[in-house]
Amino acid sequence: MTQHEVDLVVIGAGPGGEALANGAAKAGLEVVVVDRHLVGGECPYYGCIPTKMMVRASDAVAEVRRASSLAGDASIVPSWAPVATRIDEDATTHWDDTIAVDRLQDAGATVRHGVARLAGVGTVEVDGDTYVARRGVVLNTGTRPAVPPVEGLEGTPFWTNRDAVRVTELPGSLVVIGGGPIGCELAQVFARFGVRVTVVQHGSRLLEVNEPEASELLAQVFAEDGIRVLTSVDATRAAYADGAFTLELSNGERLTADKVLVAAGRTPNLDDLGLETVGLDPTARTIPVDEWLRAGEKLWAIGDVTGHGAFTHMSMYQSAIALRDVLEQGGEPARYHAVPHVTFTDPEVAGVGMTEQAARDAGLNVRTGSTDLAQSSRGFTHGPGGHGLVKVVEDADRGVLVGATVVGPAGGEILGFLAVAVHAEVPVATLRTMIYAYPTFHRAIESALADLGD
Ligand SMILES: Cc1cc2nc3c(=O)[nH]c(=O)nc-3n(C[C@H](O)[C@H](O)[C@H](O)COP(=O)(O)OP(=O)(O)OC[C@H]3O[C@@H](n4cnc5c(N)ncnc54)[C@H](O)[C@@H]3O)c2cc1C
Ligand SMILES: NC(=O)c1ccc[n+]([C@@H]2O[C@H](COP(=O)([O-])OP(=O)(O)OC[C@H]3O[C@@H](n4cnc5c(N)ncnc54)[C@H](O)[C@@H]3O)[C@@H](O)[C@H]2O)c1
Repeated sequence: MTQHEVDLVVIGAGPGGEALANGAAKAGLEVVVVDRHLVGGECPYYGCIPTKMMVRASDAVAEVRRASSLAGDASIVPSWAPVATRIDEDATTHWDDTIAVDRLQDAGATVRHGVARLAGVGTVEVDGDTYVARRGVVLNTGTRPAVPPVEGLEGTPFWTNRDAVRVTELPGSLVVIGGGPIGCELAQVFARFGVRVTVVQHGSRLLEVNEPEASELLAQVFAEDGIRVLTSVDATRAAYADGAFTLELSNGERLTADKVLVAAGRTPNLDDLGLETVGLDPTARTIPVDEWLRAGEKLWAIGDVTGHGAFTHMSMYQSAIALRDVLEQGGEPARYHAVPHVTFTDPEVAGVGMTEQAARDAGLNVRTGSTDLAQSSRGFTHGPGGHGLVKVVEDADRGVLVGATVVGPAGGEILGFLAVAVHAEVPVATLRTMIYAYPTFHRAIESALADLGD
C-alpha cells in the first residue's frame, strides 16, 4: 500500500465535486479527485443534459402538431434517431469523460478512476493507495436509481434513467414506475414519440412536492397526450418473458408492456464509503452538514447526499460555498429559503421556496394568490399549449413571498422573477408597484399578486 500526502481529496466528481476540485487546484492546492465512473456525474451523462435533449425533441414534436391550428398544414413523423445521435455524440461523447478529466488535469488536479473509501479523519483509500489530506476530504458521491421492492423485478431487464438515455429503438409500450420529475419528464417524451405509456404512481398525485394545482394541471395534459396515469397504486409483482413485461398492481390490475422504466426515487451512494471511520452513520440517507457544508473534522459534503434538494444547481451552489471554506475565504454561508426547481415537462412545472402547505406547516400566517395563465392575454394569443398557472404564497405578517409556482410554457424562465422576490424578500407592496410588460407570460404574476387581496 502506497501512502500519499495531498491537500484535498474529492470523493465523487458530480457537478459540484468537479467544480470544487477545479477551483481548489487553480487556487494552488494539491488536489486528488476520485470517481468510480464518469467525471461529471449523473447530470451530463444520464441526467439533466441527455434528458433535456429528449425534452427539446418532444417539445418540437408537440409544436409541429400545434402548428396546423395556428399557421397551416404541418406534419411530423417523429424519429428517435436524431435524439439518440445528439445524446451519444454531442451530450456524452459516447459516455466518455476524457474532456472533463483533461479539464481537471489542466487545472492542476490529479484524477483517479476508482472506488474511494474513507479510512479515518482526512484519510482516503483507493485501490490499495492511501491519501492523507492535509486540508480534508469532500464527499460528492451522489445517488443511483432506487429499485422498489417489487417481487420479481430484480431479475428482469427493466430500465432506469441510465438505460432510458441510451435508447436507440423505441418500444411500443412502456410502464413508468414513479410519477416524480424523472418519471414525468420521460413519460411525456416517450408518449409524444408514439410510445403507449402508463405511469404507475405510488403517491396520490404526480410531482407530489409541487402545489396540488400543478399536479392536477399536469395530469390533464398527460391525459391529452394519451398517457394513462394511475395514482395511489403500487406495482406488487413483475415478470418478464418472451420480450414482454407483466406487472401486477396493488389495485388488482395487470399491465403488460414491452419495457418498464423504474423512476421511483434514488439511493444515496453512502453505503460502503467508510462513514463509520469518521464517526458518521453509514446507514443514513443523508449526511448532515452545517451552513459551510462541513460534515465533521476535515470533512465536507455537497450535492444530493446533503438532502437539500437533488439538483445540479444545488450541487454547484454548495460547491462554491464549500470551496470558500476549504480556502478559508469566508463569505456568505448556505441558505435554503429560495431553492428553485423546474420539471421540464410541457408545460414546465417550476417552483421556488415553500408550497402553501409547507408554509402553513411552518406556522406562517399564509395568504395565497393565483391566476390561470391560459386566461392571460399572452395565454390567449399563445393558444394551443398555453396551459398554465401562477400561484404565490405570502407570509402575510411580513408582507413577503415565501414561495411561488409557475406552470406554463417556459415556466422555469418565468420563475426567475419570483425566485428573486423570494430570495431577496422583496415586499409584496414593492412588487405591486412594478410595471409588467404586456402581453408577456410574466405579466400574469401581477394578477396572482392582486389575487392575494388587500
Ligand atoms: C434523469 C435525471 C434527470 C435530471 N434532471 C435534472 C435537471 O434537469 N436539473 C437539475 O438540476 N437536476 C437534475 N437531475 C439531478 C442531478 O443530476 C443531480 O442532482 C446532480 O447530478 C448532482 O448530483 P451530485 O453532485 O450529488 O452527484 P452525482 O452527479 O450523482 O455524481 C456523483 C459521482 O460520485 C461518484 N461516486 C459515488 N461513489 C463513489 C465512490 N465511493 N468513489 C468514487 N466515486 C464515487 C459517481 O460515480 C458519480 O460520478 C436529474 C437527475 C436524473 C437522474
Ligand atoms: N428537472 C429536474 O430538476 C429533475 C429531473 C429529474 C430528476 N431530478 C431530481 O432527481 C430526483 C429523483 O427523481 P425521481 O423522479 O426518481 O424521484 P422522486 O423521489 O422525486 O419521485 C419518485 C416518485 O416515485 C413514486 N414511487 C416511489 N416508490 C414507488 C413504487 N414502488 N411504485 C410507484 N411509485 C413509486 C413516489 O411516490 C414519487 O412520487 C428528484 O427528486 C429531483 O430532485 C430533477
